[in-house]
Amino acid sequence: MARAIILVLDSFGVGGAPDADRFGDAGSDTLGHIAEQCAIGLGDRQGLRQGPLLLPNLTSLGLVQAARLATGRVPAEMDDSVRPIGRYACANEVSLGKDTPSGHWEIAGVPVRFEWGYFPEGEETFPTDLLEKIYEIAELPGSLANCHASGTDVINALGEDHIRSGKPIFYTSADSVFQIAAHEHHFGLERLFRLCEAVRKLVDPLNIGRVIARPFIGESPDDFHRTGNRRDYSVPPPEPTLLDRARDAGRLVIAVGKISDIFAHQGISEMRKAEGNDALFNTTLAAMDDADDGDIVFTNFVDFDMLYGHRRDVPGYAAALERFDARLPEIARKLRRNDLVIITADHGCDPTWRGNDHTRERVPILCFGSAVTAGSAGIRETFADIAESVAAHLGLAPGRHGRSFI
Ligand SMILES: O=P(O)(O)O[C@H]1O[C@H](CO)[C@@H](O)[C@H]1O
Ligand SMILES: [Mn+2]
Ligand SMILES: [Mn+2]
Repeated sequence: MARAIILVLDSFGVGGAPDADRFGDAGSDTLGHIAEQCAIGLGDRQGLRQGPLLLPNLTSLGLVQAARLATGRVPAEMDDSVRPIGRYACANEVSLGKDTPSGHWEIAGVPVRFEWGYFPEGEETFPTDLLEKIYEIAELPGSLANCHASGTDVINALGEDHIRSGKPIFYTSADSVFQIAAHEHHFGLERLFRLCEAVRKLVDPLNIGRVIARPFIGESPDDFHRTGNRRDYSVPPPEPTLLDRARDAGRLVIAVGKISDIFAHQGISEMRKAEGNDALFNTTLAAMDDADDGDIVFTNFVDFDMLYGHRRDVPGYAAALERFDARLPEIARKLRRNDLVIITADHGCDPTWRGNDHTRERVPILCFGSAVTAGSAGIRETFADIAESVAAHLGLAPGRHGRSFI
């Protein structure tokens, strides 16, 4: 039994999704393309990192073999001669979308079989009647953007206009999201949260997955900066997840980072937020001290996706992976007998791909801990196998959608 620690490297795909062409993503490969770029010197950045991608700890857990399962190839300059000490696999996503809630809910045993609502690309993405209702309820003079955009670009372009006019910045992406950027001081953080709550209710009938508050600070494009006060207003998962099952069995579920938001706080005993991968890592270590036999620690490392994948920043992504890899022994040192650690991802976000959206990919599954038998668990048909493996490990009743691989 002991504990289960689930670490989601947000967007760390390993390529090879059989249905990638349905998304225009055939050939995308987050790990493979980062390794390829690093191998030819395009992952170098002065003062940050240089040379081939070096992930010795993830490699010892089976990352290279998991990537080979996914694509048939070894990522450039990575070492495939190491015999993994962990149990490794890659997994297909059966959820229809390649978004964060779909990926996390499927990891927690509940694939998303329905289509989300999306806002279309084009001149004006949000319907006029929806905008008018929002202006009326929230007493707003109007809004800015009203389009598909990259969050950092749209703040740079419209942030000053927002400060002057008091109109919040409304934008979306290929995900099922209504995002609202507003200045923490000029507009007000609490006011932004209240606005998002109101919009959440209004977009429920449109089946929109998340309304996201994107607070920022600064006075000009030179110093605009999004803060860690981002808040995601998700709809709840359509069925009880592994987290609900654990909670119902009296277990503690500690959600680190944006996990609690992603699950609309369902099945979570404790929410612990932190800003940035290093702080998330520290918070995870502290949560491991507090978790007892049978409990779950579940962390999302958002920087991979938010700071590097969407921003199409190969050196940044590579450096963040190397940093995570270097800190993995700190997790290993915290392990108690029979603990299970699972490292995985929720979708891809290939930093070499066109545009700035997620990419449909297989994800790696790397398991370690004294209860784990080393070797391949093959290509899994669904991320839900992760939930069922955790359930089996923690002595919880099996769920409806996946199969344990341990
Ligand atoms: O460009 P930013 O604001 O980071 O937005 C990204 O973050 C959203 C939610 O994770 C995604 O839908 C993606 O568009
Ligand atoms: Mn994600
Ligand atoms: Mn994302």
